[in-house]
Amino acid sequence: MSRYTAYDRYTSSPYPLLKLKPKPLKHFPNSRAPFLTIAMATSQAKDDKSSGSGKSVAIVGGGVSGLTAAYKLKSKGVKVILFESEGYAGGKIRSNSENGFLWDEGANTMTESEKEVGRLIDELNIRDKQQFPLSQHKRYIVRNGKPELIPSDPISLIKSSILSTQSKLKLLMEPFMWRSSDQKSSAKVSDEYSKESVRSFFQRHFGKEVVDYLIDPFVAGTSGGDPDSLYMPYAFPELWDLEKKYGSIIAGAILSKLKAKSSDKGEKNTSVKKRNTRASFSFHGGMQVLIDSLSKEVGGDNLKLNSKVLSLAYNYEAKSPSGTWSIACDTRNPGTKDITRKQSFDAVIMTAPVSSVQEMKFSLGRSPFVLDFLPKVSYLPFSLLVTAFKKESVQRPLEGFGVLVPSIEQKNGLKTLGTLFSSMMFPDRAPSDQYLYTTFIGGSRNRDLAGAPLHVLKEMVTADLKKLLGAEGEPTFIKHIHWKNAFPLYDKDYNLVLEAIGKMEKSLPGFFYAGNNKDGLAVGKAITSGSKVAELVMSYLDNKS
Ligand SMILES: Cc1cc2nc3c(=O)[nH]c(=O)nc-3n(C[C@H](O)[C@H](O)[C@H](O)COP(=O)(O)OP(=O)(O)OC[C@H]3O[C@@H](n4cnc5c(N)ncnc54)[C@H](O)[C@@H]3O)c2cc1C
Ligand SMILES: C=Cc1c2[nH]c(c1C)Cc1[nH]c(c(CCC(=O)O)c1C)Cc1[nH]c(c(C)c1CCC(=O)O)Cc1[nH]c(c(C)c1C=C)C2
Repeated sequence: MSRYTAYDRYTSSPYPLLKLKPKPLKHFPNSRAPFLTIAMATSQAKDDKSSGSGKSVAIVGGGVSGLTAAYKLKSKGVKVILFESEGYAGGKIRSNSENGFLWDEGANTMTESEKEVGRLIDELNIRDKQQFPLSQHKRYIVRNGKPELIPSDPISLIKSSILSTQSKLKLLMEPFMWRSSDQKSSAKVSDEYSKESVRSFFQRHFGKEVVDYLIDPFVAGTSGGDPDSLYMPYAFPELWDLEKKYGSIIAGAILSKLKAKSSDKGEKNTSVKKRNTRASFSFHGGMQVLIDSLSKEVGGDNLKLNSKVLSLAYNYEAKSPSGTWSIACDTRNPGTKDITRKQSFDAVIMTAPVSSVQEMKFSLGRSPFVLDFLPKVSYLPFSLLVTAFKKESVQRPLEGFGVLVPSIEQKNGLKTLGTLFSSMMFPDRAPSDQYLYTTFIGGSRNRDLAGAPLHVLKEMVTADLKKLLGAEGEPTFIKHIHWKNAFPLYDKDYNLVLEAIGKMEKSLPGFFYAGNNKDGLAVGKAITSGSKVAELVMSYLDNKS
């Protein structure tokens, strides 16, 4: 999760109190102004071959953000070459199948909270492949060792045993305790320029129990982070702003939702059918469908797999106003070594993680461009264990999306962060006599456990699934996926990383950065980032000629 993911977080939140209408971010100190203002390409993008003709752009990183940028630019007639260090495209999106099981090894679902996502799905013609999880709103949080359904409205919150009566009262009273104009109130709105941890902010408004049983599992399940490491202006920018505006975040959320509804009504002539943009979905065939479809559009010849970018040089003549980029990469394809060095590009879009960028060499004219100002980013490691059990071996199966384990429940011996009920969501992803689960281990809570050997992880997962669902015996099927650097942690000083990215973009002509190290973790955010950077590059190319 991040400051950026936050706006789709609220719209897609299973927590009734956190649902907000998306709005543009204002805490973007480094994004170029046009990033927020440039009009998006419409669905005619595919046919518009006019403006980019004759120009070429290199894209580094073949995750969903890089693929989206490549697809958008190609649609505009720009020549694109995408360099991907691995032997496959997709980055953190990858599906796999075996023995009648189909599972995702990275992102399992996505939402359509950003309009660019819906547009892309339509442009790629994969709307009919969307697969919505069954009972997706049934999500569970562990309390006293047992999964409890997360309440989805205020009435079920009152009835639920997820919180004590005192915490429920605190939630209900929050709008009255936190009036911004109420000078006498003991509640203090945070200082606009300070940073506050997620724990401290929610604890001020709702108390410790809400943080322990709602906020902590929520941030773990959407970012792998924890309420002490994440900071409000980045993790929940809308709530951070709401507090300034309204005092109460509950009242603020309700009021801004009402405002958004009335402005939606005012929007006439919307040809796009209203969709539930909060609903999570995948595709028949897994998230890979999105990647395969993008890759096909970008074209095999333009996609350079096994091509790790090592250095980038911006070359220019003193007399000429516009220079070009050349890129050197380590290609593992015999016979094609350094082929790309000879090729020059008008612009570069970087979507590789900051940690990879720090390994690359940059030069500007004849001088090296040293990246010593780029801070080290902290990445969260994860292991995912995909397991299956015979249905008769699972004593208390639960329908729905999955279960999250709050940190505080570790005292009850639970070691995993959460489990997705993969075949409950998508029954066609497992043989009909088995349940398929995807369990997450590691994150900021248990960095060391993420790297544990398979036999240790298997023991942990089977023990937790036994406690939570009554899954008995050995799994019939098991797959282990280890992500050493699954997510960047948007921690207290992440603004320094963003500022440094901004500095690179400002100092290096035609250099643009996009992807989840800048614009948020959710797949929809990465798509939006790729799509918007393509628009920025288009206007750069138009001005360059
Ligand atoms: C386990 C897991 C579960 C997730 N679950 C969800 C979910 O359910 N819903 C959701 O919305 N999001 C989820 N996410 C997040 C989401 O998948 C990612 O944030 C998003 O896919 C990132 O896309 P990206 O293009 O920005 O980056 P990446 O996918 O990381 O792509 C960057 C690419 O750059 C390449 N690269 C690196 N160095 C170089 C180099 N030197 N030269 C060339 N290429 C290079 C990498 O190989 C990689 O392919 C999950 C992520 C993980 C890891
Ligand atoms: C337990 C760990 C994790 C689980 N999924 C992820 C982790 C780290 C990764 C992840 N899942 C989502 C996102 C996108 C976040 C966003 O900003 O939209 C990421 C990076 C999707 C997601 N997962 C959960 C929620 C509430 C969301 C937001 C979208 C939606 O509402 O569908 C909750 C959740 N995550 C996991 C489980 C088991 C779980 C709930 C029961 C696993």
